[in-house]
Amino acid sequence: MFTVTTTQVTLVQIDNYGPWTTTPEPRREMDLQTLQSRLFADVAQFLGHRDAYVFFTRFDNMIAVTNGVDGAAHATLQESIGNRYPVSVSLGTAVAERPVDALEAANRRLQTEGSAQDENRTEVLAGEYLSETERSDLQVAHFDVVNATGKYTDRLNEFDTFINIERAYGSLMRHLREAHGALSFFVGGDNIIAVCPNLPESAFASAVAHVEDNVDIELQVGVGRGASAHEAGFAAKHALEDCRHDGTSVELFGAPAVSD
Ligand SMILES: Nc1nc2c(ncn2[C@@H]2O[C@H](COP(=O)(O)OP(=O)(O)OP(=O)(O)O)[C@@H](O)[C@H]2O)c(=O)[nH]1
Repeated sequence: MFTVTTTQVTLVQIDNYGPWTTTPEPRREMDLQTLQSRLFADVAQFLGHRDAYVFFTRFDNMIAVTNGVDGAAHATLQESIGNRYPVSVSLGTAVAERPVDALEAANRRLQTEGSAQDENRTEVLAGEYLSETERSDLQVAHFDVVNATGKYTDRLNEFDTFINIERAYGSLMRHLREAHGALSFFVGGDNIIAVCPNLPESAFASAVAHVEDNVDIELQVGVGRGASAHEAGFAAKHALEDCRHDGTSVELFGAPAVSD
């Protein structure tokens, strides 16, 4: 049983995208949205087939959790995007116990090569990748709002529902980032996926209590462990089903988290 979690994070950054969006004149917004969402879908499909996760974040920058995906696969992804899109991407990868530390190091690999808006800094492929022997588990938490349909979707207009969900997300993402170096991502509906270091059950109970105190929105969370984002995330989804079934706010599934 692994007690230390290790997260391999890849930053996907569109090269020199800002200037491209306005050259030779501003491009139609829905064309940019189409490009961004298709690029996200392609990256998600490529990495998803390799049991990794990617989150769209700001679309021009996406954050991926790539435990088990090696340098050759990253090179293939980069080449394939460059062949098929009017833009290219740079990929920075790093490994750390806390996801935010892995992201910092991954980000730095691109930042030291030049600006995101430097036309000469394109297709950087820089990284360290976990080898087979170095691999350990990672921890993923899948949060959702308790009865979002009854409290919000079926009662409020969609925009006011969205405000409530975003308030919960904002409160949770900041708390987990500051308290634990975890990275949380809104993934649609009322769902938030957090990539975490090795945290005990009490940390998740505190996070749920923090959001309730802070913005008066009730969350439940399933936590999973696994060798890949998919494995950990899938265990988390099963644990979340246990919350729904048992009416609990935190459930751990698979490998136990560290004791309190
Ligand atoms: N990304 C993602 N979205 C989901 C998932 N499950 C549900 N959703 C989204 O969340 C919305 C609300 O679904 P639920 O969370 O099941 O509904 P709820 O009313 O909050 O019910 P409980 O979660 O049982 O309290 C759905 O419309 C989907 O958009 C999931 O596993 N992943």
